[in-house]
Amino acid sequence: MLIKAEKVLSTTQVKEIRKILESSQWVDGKVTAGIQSSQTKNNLQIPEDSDTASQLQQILLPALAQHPVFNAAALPLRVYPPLFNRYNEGMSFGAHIDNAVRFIQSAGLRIRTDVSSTLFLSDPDEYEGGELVIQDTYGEQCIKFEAGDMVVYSANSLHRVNPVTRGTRWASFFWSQSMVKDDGQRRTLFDLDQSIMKARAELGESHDIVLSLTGVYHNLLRQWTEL
Ligand SMILES: O=C(O)CCC(=O)C(=O)O
Ligand SMILES: [Fe+2]
Repeated sequence: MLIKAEKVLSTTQVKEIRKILESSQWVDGKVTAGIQSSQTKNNLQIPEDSDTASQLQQILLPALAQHPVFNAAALPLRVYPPLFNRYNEGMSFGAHIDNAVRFIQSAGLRIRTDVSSTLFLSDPDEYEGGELVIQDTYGEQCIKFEAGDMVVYSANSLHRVNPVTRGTRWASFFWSQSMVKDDGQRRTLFDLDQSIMKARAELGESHDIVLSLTGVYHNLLRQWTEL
């Protein structure tokens, strides 16, 4: 599963976040990496428990909560407070799979990482290299979106960030525990959701087909949800 969630943040919000990021303290990204991934991780991050991180999370979390594609794709039960990273020229993150379970310190809760997301905070022309390369069922996908757009993908995928060869790549990344653990079931629900959206637009809200497909969606969700 690999889905593009467009315009999670407006241009104004991206500018606001970038301004804060550009005057922040940064630490070695290895602080949140597992043993294996720390060996190939070469980037910088905002400390998780800093005031800056919580200030930025307060901008981002409401934007995520209201984004239709993110919600349809991830079906989030719990969202890890978004982290912020930066790759200067020469920095990269080698192939790895994210840890399956993470602890949300502020909430005292464990989260199973079903879905990973990277929200781009720089435009593609600001840097060279720095693609997020995700091993998907259809092969390797090279992702580099406009600032404000986000990729949502299964956390069980091998992925890496290519070396940045010019400029700086800024991003936010986080995990979600999904109400639907199984990747294939989540994908089926997403496809059905998108088809219902099209049917609603073309046939109207109260068309028989729309009503019955919406019923099927909810009955599948009821069968597959774990809360
Ligand atoms: O920078 C990114 O797009 C991904 C970062 C990542 O894979 C990680 O921190 O686990
Ligand atoms: Fe990762």
